[in-house]
Amino acid sequence: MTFQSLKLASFGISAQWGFLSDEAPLRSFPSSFYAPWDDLIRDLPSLITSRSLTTRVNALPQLTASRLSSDVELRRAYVVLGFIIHAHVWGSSGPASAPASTPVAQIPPQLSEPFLEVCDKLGMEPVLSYAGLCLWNWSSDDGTFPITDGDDGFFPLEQLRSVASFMRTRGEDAFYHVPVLVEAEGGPLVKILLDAVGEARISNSAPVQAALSASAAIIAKMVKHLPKLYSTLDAGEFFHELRPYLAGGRGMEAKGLSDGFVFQRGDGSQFASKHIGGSAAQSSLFQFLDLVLGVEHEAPEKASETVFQEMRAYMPRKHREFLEAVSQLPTLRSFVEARLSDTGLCEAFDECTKQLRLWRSTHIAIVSKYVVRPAREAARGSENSTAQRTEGADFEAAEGDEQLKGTGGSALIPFLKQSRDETTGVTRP
Ligand code: HEM
Repeated sequence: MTFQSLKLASFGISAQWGFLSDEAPLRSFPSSFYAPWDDLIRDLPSLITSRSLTTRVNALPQLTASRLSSDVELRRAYVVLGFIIHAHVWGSSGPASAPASTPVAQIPPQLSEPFLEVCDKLGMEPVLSYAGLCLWNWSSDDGTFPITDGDDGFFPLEQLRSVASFMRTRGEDAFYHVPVLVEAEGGPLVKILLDAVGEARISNSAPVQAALSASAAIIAKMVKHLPKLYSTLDAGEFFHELRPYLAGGRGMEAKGLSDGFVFQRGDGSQFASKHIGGSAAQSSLFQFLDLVLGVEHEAPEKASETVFQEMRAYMPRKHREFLEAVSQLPTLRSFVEARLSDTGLCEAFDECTKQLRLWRSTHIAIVSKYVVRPAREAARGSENSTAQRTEGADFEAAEGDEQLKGTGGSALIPFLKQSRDETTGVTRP
């Protein structure tokens, strides 16, 4: 793969909005054939609350996905069916006041068949991942992308609505859309940094330095979006109410999913799948930055791959292929390391990695507020009382924060700290 052959559009990537693509998510299907899906996703939060989702799912007609004629329609189908499936598994039983205490493993053919077909076409695992929760799950009041003339940026958080949601609360929207703002802000980095790789190939230091400086300023703006979560999303709401819906079928034996999600096929057969739930660690933007800058992450002891490598399977195929292509290119770090006497170039590179490290530190504070502290409190609560608590779906808080497990089962806090600490600049003599 050569640098010149990396045409962003062919990977579904926008020069302006990056991995959000150039097409805004659809708010309904163009064909009324899919009206039953449109109707169900619109009613999902109230069906969960009234515990009447099962009745509506049972009444769904068996629709083929073969009439979805474009990528943007396939993405909507992935979002709509993914949300319905996760709601069906995690929100179909028990008291209406909390996420279901007993999950439903069996997914009926009217959901399974089209979802598996759509996942296959998009090259994704059959589980709701970051693309479905965030990248393809936003809409503006007028349903379009903003017209940009430079500094206007993306929509303000308050103007973004979810295409699909479990609870339809402001906090849930913010959880999906702060990442969207970060992706939109960081979108131009893809082209800026790939162009810089092109300049590096012909040993043009000045444009590489300019691109690194511009990128550092953009990453600094990405950092500024993160605290928007604090005023919009309550930690208890996230941890106890929203997070359980995001879990996949892997590591859920104790919850009653011994085979994970079990997809029932139209021919009477079954397909059991154990996959991790959605996480912003499935964002391609940050993996792109690491690859192009040359930030390397080591796999944990005894693991064959890093969390980042594992997360790639949960990205859309086109984005995964893009990252694979970028990983073949020479890194900007190697270009800078060959020019350590060029102070301006080294400082620009270091500023870029410094801002990325700052992003990671700021993100650790978020994870601490929304996962670590509620997990600690839940663990304390379960020690002190026999009352039923809704545990986080994808980790345990047994013996302190270092024991917390991330979505993929790795040690959560050590993983995040290691990723931050590996985000280093160049070493100058
Ligand atoms: C309440 C908000 C958030 C929570 C609870 C949260 C939680 C987590 C957790 C637990 C991980 C570790 C991997 C895993 O176990 O899934 C992680 C990683 C990650 N998250 Fe978040 N996150 C939040 C907000 C965000 C936002 C707004 C973004 C922006 C896109 C983001 C991007 C990432 C990235 C890129 C990683 C991979 C680690 C790294 O690159 O350093 N997260 N997050």
